[in-house]
Amino acid sequence: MSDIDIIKSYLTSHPDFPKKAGLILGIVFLDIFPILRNPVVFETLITHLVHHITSHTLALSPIKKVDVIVGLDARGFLFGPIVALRLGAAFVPVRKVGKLPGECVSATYIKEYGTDVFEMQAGAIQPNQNVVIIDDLMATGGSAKAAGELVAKQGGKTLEYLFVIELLFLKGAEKLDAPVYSIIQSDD
Ligand SMILES: O=P(O)(O)OC[C@H]1O[C@H](OP(=O)(O)OP(=O)(O)O)[C@H](O)[C@@H]1O
Ligand SMILES: Nc1ncnc2[nH]cnc12
Repeated sequence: MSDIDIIKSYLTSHPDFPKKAGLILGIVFLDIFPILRNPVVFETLITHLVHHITSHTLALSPIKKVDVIVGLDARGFLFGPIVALRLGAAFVPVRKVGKLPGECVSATYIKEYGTDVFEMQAGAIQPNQNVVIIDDLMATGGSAKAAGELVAKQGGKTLEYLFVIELLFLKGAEKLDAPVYSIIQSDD
């Protein structure tokens, strides 16, 4: 079994969570937490993400180092800080509004099941720093797009968006201003 097949086999799928089917289709929720319950599989996932950045993201560009990993509230916090530590990069959180102290920059976004506001602490990213944005899943791409806007507002350069899962049918990647890499793609 490949690393990707192992990671995929630990995902679980939950129809009608957090919304039941109504006039519009219910959400099929893909749960990444079973991956974290198995340390070998969790390690496989982290190693895969780090290897992708060092062997693809950086290898294909003149840029030699990622300065900042940005992780999205809340499930991006499960992977982002570990990847940042392994790369010797900073970790910067994007949080839902009202959770971060001090001056913040903000961006409003629409996601698969509602709207929200994201914030990042002002000065957390320095102009021209190279950034990789990480989250567990991309659905509509609204959250990732807002995170990219916050990086851009601070003068950072987003090299790539990384996800464990991408819901391809929602075409989120089309909203984003940098390449997307996802370990697992779902078509339904
Ligand atoms: O591509 P989008 O349509 O924007 O949706 C993807 C986002 O939705 C989920 O987070 P959610 O907002 O449910 O928050 P949580 O991580 O706190 O559960 C997921 O973890 C992504 O961050
Ligand atoms: N279908 C889905 N499964 C898990 N997390 C999500 N976030 C947005 N859509 C999701």
